[in-house]
Amino acid sequence: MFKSAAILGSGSFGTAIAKVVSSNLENIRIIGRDEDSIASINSKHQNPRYLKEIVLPENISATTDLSEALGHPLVIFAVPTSATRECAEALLAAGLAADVVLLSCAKGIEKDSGLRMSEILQGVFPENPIAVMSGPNHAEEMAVGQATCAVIGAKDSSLAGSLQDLFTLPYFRPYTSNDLAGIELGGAIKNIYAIAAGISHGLGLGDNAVAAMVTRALAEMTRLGTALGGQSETFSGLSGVGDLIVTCFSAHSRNHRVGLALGEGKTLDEAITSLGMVAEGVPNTLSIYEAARRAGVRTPIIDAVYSIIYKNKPAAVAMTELLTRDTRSECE
Ligand SMILES: NC(=O)C1=CN([C@@H]2O[C@H](COP(=O)(O)OP(=O)(O)OC[C@H]3O[C@@H](n4cnc5c(N)ncnc54)[C@H](O)[C@@H]3O)[C@@H](O)[C@H]2O)C=CC1
Ligand SMILES: O=C(CO)COP(=O)(O)O
Repeated sequence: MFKSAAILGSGSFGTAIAKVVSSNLENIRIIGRDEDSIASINSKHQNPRYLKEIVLPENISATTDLSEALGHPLVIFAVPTSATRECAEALLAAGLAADVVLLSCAKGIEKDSGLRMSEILQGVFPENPIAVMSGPNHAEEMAVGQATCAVIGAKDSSLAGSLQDLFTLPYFRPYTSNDLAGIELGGAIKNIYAIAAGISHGLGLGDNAVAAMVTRALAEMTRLGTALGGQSETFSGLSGVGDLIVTCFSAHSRNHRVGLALGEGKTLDEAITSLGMVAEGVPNTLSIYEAARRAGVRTPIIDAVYSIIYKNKPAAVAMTELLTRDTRSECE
């Protein structure tokens, strides 16, 4: 079905996704905003800022001109959550056709509105087919062909199947689902727990503590995610527990790295500045904390991370308070 695609975002994930789909497409156009990166992708086939070591195949080229997305049957959104609406509205103004498939890969919900990325895209493009993809998918590993799985969500099963065909490779195994809400919420909420795991590691807590936190995080993610419209089994899948595990334990995780720095006593500004990339868990902590309050769902781990990031509570104090709350039954 797809012969070419435009990818919005020339960061880590845009670059990695371009490399992955380059095996199954005739040409891929990365659309970024950093002139130097775009020039280097075109002349040297390498992105000088993200995944610098990766040599990109010749069928990948890049531009800063968003209107160049218009000629492709598929547009993949690999920009941060905060940029999705702005990019979608710019595409609308440029005149994107109503039959172009839009695939969102961002892991977050919109600040204030609490909307998921697919809801934003559907609001801007009511006629276009919309899909999402998520899972344990660190760009650094995908770009070098290390094996993983993902889940592709679309209401229309034939669209999900077409995207599954596009992404199927010996090292990349996509599953399909019709639960867009569950897929997107798992990917957004787990970022906060990756920060919590990093904080725990930074504070010097042991393996038992981190395993316990991640287990309770899954219960909390499922409780909140189902209240916000996801199906409970999706949180036990690749975009739920799969992504939770990888980001809570992988050194690649930017969210984990921010948490580690906070646990070691650095300020949030220091943690973000030294990272130099997007850590969606920081804005997500606020947007998801607010969504949980609106939904009336109990979220003690999210609340603890919120108090550290947004209320300047010392990490050690927040973690002690988390452990010394009133006790309860495991399955409440
Ligand atoms: N890096 C990873 O392993 C994965 C990332 N994701 C998700 O993909 C999204 C993008 O993340 P990364 O590529 O990793 O971030 P990154 O920090 O590596 O790159 C972000 C890119 O977005 C661009 N950008 C930022 N604001 C923009 C705007 N307003 N308009 C146009 N471009 C803008 C930046 O210039 C940069 O090129 C996030 O939601 C992330 O959660 C999903 C799966 C894996
Ligand atoms: O979502 C990811 C891997 O699946 C990337 O996680 P980080 O944003 O924490 O690096």
